[in-house]
Amino acid sequence: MDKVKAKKEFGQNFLKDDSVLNKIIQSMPHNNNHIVEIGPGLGDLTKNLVKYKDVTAYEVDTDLIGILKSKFAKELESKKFTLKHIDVLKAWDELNSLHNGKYDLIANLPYYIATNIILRAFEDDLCEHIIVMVQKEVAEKFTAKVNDKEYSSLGIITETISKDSRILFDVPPEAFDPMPKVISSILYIKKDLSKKFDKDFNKFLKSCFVQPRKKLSKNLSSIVDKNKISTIFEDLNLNDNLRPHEVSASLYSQMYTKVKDGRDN
Ligand SMILES: C[S@@+](CC[C@H](N)C(=O)[O-])C[C@H]1O[C@@H](n2cnc3c(N)ncnc32)[C@H](O)[C@@H]1O
Repeated sequence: MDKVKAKKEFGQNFLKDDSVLNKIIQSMPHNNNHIVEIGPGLGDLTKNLVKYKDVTAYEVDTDLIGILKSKFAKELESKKFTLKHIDVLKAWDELNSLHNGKYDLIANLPYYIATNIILRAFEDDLCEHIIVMVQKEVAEKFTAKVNDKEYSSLGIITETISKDSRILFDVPPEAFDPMPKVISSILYIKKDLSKKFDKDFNKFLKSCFVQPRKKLSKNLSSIVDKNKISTIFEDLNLNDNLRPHEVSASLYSQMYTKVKDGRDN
């Protein structure tokens, strides 16, 4: 085994359980998309991915780059594997997309930036599927539906821009070395590429949930005029006592359109 000390600051928990690795591979979509992996680490998932498809991986840790280069010398030479030594969030700032054609993101994500990475993947028009290992609570937020305890802006954004979103299965801490303190889940999202991620809609939703237990109309009053809120609630037949988690994703979209219309006029 490689003598590498896992670095906490890079969220390094290496996946060592072959049955989990196999289940991730089995969940790969059957299409011709390229694969992008974020954080190949010691290459255990990468090794399985390159058997099936061409892979581009983004790794920030300099110490791992040498190991990956020697492990995948043949695949790098044949261009089945491309390795980018960069912080993936910087790569996204510089390039807008992590690949120059349609791709699926498959990764065991560094948990400290997992939510941010998934939102960036939503913005990336060339990313079609997202199959990622994240903390269970994070996966629950992205897949939560109206009235669920975990329902928030993340679940609404996901529902708005995807055709399908599910937790595929949970993964216990023992599957990793070192073991994380939390249970993990594999999150599956199939984006609807005809829909665009709207950053302003995301900001609007965050304001709606700023105090999750308060009335939605109260939360909205920090960004929308009170009379306007009353008109919107009347138009959409909404009760003034509604709490943020009681409103469906499609109603939030309609509400946002009405708020925007008011501003454009
Ligand atoms: C949870 S580990 C997964 C490692 C490996 N894929 C596995 O399954 O065993 C997260 C990986 O992401 C890398 N990483 C952390 N922050 C990153 C960033 N900002 N950009 C790219 N890679 C990052 C870490 O160095 C580490 O290799």
